[in-house]
Amino acid sequence: MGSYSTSSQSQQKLLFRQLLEKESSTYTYLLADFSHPDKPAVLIDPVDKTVDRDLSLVRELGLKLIYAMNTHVHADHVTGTGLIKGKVLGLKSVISKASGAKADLLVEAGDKVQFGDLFLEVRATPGHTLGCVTYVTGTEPNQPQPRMAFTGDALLIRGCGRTDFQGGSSQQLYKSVHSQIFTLPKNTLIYPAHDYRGFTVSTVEEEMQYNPRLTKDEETFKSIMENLNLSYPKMMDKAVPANMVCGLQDSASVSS
Ligand SMILES: N[C@@H](CCC(=O)N[C@@H](CSS)C(=O)NCC(=O)O)C(=O)O
Ligand SMILES: [Fe+2]
Repeated sequence: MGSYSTSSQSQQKLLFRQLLEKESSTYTYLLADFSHPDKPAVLIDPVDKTVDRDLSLVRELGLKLIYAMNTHVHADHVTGTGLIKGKVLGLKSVISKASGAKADLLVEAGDKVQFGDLFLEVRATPGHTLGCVTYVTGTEPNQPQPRMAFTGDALLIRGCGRTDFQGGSSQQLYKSVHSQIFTLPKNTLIYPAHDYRGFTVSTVEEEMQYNPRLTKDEETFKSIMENLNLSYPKMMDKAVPANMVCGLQDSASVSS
């Protein structure tokens, strides 16, 4: 799994781990400000099945988990956000306002989710779903390390999210990726919510050059998306309603 730390001054601050949930090929990301006395941390796209693994890593590393965030209302797995809320006192769930889902913090384009001295900037990237957002690490003056974009299912490595349900639109997705992701610095690292072939990370430059869907003109892109012929995710009927309430549809105790 991808993780890094380098010796450069600002890089030392960010602790980063990429975690895999094998059944749904979902990536969960852990980020923390390791230089801050509290070591505040966030989890992006946690899965219910791997909550215990993720929280034991958080404990081992001495982090204070403050946010559990989703890039969108997932259709293929149940989010771990609600379970984590029940286990970590004071933690807040985060999702976009446009998703229509419940959470403690409903974010919009331009918002910043702060953890210690670091933050994630929210970019609206609808098209796979209406409420998809991409979270991008903030910049520091003269920072040597690349930015990181957590693209959810908007942009996958050499692919992109399907657009045939949950308010999906290939026209909107094409615009989102070109205006909100491909305009980031070329060395920005792309970390998607899924990979089905074992890839872990890409860059804006690589995807602008080699993405077999998004390098095409808009009409060709639309036609590719109309002809994917993918079957519906196996867990869709359970996952979508549950994820509208932080994965806790069947629980009476917690509502967001
Ligand atoms: N077979 C899997 C679902 C696979 C799938 O549909 N993946 C989604 C992302 S999860 S909403 C997707 O957008 N895929 C795009 C692609 O090109 O593969 C299952 O049954 O769960
Ligand atoms: Fe999705």
